[in-house]
Amino acid sequence: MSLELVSQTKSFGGWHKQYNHASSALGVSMRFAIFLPPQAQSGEKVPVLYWLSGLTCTDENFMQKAGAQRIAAELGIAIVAPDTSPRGDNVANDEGYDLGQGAGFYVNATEAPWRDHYRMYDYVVDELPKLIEATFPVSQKRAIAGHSMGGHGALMISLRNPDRYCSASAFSPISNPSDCPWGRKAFSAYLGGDESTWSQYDTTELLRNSQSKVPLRVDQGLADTFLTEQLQPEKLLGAAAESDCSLQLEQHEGYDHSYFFIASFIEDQLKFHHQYLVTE
Ligand SMILES: N[C@@H](CCC(=O)N[C@@H](CSC=O)C(=O)NCC(=O)O)C(=O)O
Repeated sequence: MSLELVSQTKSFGGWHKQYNHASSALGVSMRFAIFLPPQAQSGEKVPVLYWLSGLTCTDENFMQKAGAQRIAAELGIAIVAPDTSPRGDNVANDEGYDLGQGAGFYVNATEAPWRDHYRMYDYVVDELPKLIEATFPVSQKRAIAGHSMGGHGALMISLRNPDRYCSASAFSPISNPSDCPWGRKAFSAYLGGDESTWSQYDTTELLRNSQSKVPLRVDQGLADTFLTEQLQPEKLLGAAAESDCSLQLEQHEGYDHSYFFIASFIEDQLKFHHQYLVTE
């Protein structure tokens, strides 16, 4: 597995780096970013948080706007941010910002033309961690977090893989993609018209029937213009009440859907993950 270094920038005593690599899951070249805290330079294996971004994002939005590096450096946590879909001239796309390139929804597509490359679930769950753990001084203590489409992806992936993650969190997740416009558009295209196949990728559906012990935290701004139509965090609370899962929902008056909101509470989310990442 060969990696091409694209950039490296010192930050808070650690390093922000971007790499390209050939992805076998996706069949294209993918770029990801990693922040390695100062503790990683002494050979110590540090725990790692995977960050899944939202619609229209690349590996750069979170790394440039969330301001996570200072606290990640202090806590000794590496952060890995993949792109949000396969990309390229030979990769299927759509005119809308909410489907195709930049909008992979972290599922394995079964429908043409998407199924040729859109296998973001396999990429995030299997291929990327394998690559990261074989290349960088990181331990197998993993957490997963994300925003909006990526917040949904993080919760969904943790519920499907409770043995792989110590904790999971989301900012403003699309809680029930089978029942909102963004999710229905994407799932119809990627997974087809048989809605019974959607529940395997729908956090609310998974949560309702889950016995996962992975602690979950959600931060939601109450001035988010997508709150009622697309996000619907009350669905998560309802589903968690029917299950054995621990879900902490933090609601924040006046905050919107943007990275200004994420930057305001990323410290709280990283400290939430840290308590589980450092437990034996
Ligand atoms: N019209 C907007 C819609 C896209 C948007 O709001 N994207 C969010 C994620 S939304 C859910 O997944 C985002 O993170 N944008 C990038 C950013 O840096 O803020 C648009 O076209 O941007």
